[in-house]
Amino acid sequence: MSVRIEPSILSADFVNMEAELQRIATADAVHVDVMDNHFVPNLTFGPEMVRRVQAVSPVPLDVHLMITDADRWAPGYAELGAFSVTFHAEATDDPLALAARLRAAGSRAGIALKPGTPADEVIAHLDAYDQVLVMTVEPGFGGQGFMDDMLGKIRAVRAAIDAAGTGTWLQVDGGISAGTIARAAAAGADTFVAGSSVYGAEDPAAAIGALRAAAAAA
Ligand SMILES: O=C(CO)[C@@H](O)[C@H](O)COP(=O)(O)O
Ligand SMILES: [Fe+2]
Repeated sequence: MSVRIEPSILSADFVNMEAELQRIATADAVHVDVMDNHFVPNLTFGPEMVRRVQAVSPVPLDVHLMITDADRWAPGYAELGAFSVTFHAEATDDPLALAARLRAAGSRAGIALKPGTPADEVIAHLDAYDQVLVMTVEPGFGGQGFMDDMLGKIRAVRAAIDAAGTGTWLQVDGGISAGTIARAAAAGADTFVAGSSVYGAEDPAAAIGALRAAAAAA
């Protein structure tokens, strides 16, 4: 199974973003956390910042929208050139229609599940999604501990993807480090977001390499 490592710029220095992006040039994508202070109790940035990140990033953009009004805003991130746009299942009444709009706008379509949200609805419609994001922390902040009780959900989504044969990527986000990534990989995740463990390292490229090796060995 191929492994993708996607550092989160939530843990980067926001006023030196262009240089911070260069530090993770060996990653598969950069994970861009958009927070609106409504869906989560934290605030980051919106489309204009993401447009600038898109313009200077050496790697593709994986946008994670933690916003209430996903139907209104998500397609705009696809239109500005993001490789992948993930909205939360809890933030739209019509996830299938929104995923279709993202694909039509040229990006991969992702759906995210908060820890308390079951995977059943997503599992029933896997062909609609290019990526399923199983949150392994409560969304809102970097630097939290990995929730081992999400491993069962990861396993269930992995089994469903394999059974459906859709090739949907299974992403995990929250608390991913050299100490936890093997457990997530063994449960079936193939796409790993890591914020504090990459940007908190002295050498982010080495941290990316260590994460990649640990996931591949799991
Ligand atoms: O979406 C989120 C938090 O809500 C993440 O993408 C965090 O940025 C992950 O940070 P670490 O847990 O890896 O420090
Ligand atoms: Fe995220």
